[in-house]
Amino acid sequence: MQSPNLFARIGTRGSPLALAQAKLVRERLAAAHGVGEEAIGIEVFSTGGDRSQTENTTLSDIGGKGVFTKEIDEALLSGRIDIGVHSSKDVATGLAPGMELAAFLEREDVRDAFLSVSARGIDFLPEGARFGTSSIRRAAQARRLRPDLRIVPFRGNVHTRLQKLLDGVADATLLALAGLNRLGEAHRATAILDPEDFMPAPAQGAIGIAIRADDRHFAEIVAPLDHAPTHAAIAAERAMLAVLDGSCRTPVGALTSRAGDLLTLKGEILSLDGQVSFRAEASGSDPRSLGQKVGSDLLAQAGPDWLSRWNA
Ligand SMILES: NCc1[nH]cc(CCC(=O)O)c1CC(=O)O
Repeated sequence: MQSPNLFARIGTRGSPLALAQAKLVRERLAAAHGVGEEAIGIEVFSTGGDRSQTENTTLSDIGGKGVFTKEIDEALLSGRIDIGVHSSKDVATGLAPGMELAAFLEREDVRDAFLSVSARGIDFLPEGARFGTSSIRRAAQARRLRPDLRIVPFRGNVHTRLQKLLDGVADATLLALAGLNRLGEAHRATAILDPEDFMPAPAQGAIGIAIRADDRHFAEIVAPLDHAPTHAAIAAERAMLAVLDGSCRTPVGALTSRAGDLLTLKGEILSLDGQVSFRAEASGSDPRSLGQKVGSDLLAQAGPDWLSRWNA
């Protein structure tokens, strides 16, 4: 049992990446408030996403709605923890009522890395090579360039996937460079993909800090950790995703850049086989309306029945 008079109680998943992220938040909180790290508890939760590792389910099959956060959200809302630490890209656009994403650490590298033991890039894979991914976005982006690739399911935490690659379960995979960096495994990347071609998942690379929406005390405690440019970019990308959220069977990519206060958001949706895709781009200073604009533009281009037509 954790002592009730801790400065703060953090909730996290138990994967090495999730723990590294929670420890980073603990370190930043301790430094910002001049308290010892031992005064900040870390409580580990197993989520549906951790338990459902059935190989032939994609993450969209098991339901994107908070599959990596639900148990942590519940602990937060019930007051068992004060702060939830998440990979922002795993947080559903529809937040649990009463929960707020209050702060984001400065974003890591947003790009995806290509990893293979046999090929130095996606173009060098042999005909019909096995491409390991359970992400519909990565599968669609890979098959756009290489329709011959065979997608094989690839679940598990980052180390599991690295080991599967060494074991020959697949010829290549894609992983977020942010996760590899945080785990000290970036040297495993064979190549780093151009984010204009392989647009990252919305909110990739940003650690998000959740609190109870009515908790003014913890809102003040986490405020010094917030990186405003990251916060704005994630708000724009999540607003775009919310517009597109009619289905989690939709591969979606996003890329934000910034010049002063002006954000530029590029967005993309793809058919599951990658053969049809639409892109939109806009600039603005209000992240939410920017995201909504790019999302609506994508929907308008794709047409009302695009989902049933291409992603059935
Ligand atoms: N549940 C998968 C997940 N969620 C966040 C990251 C990467 C880290 C990040 O985006 O901050 C990963 C692993 C991956 O995509 O390679």
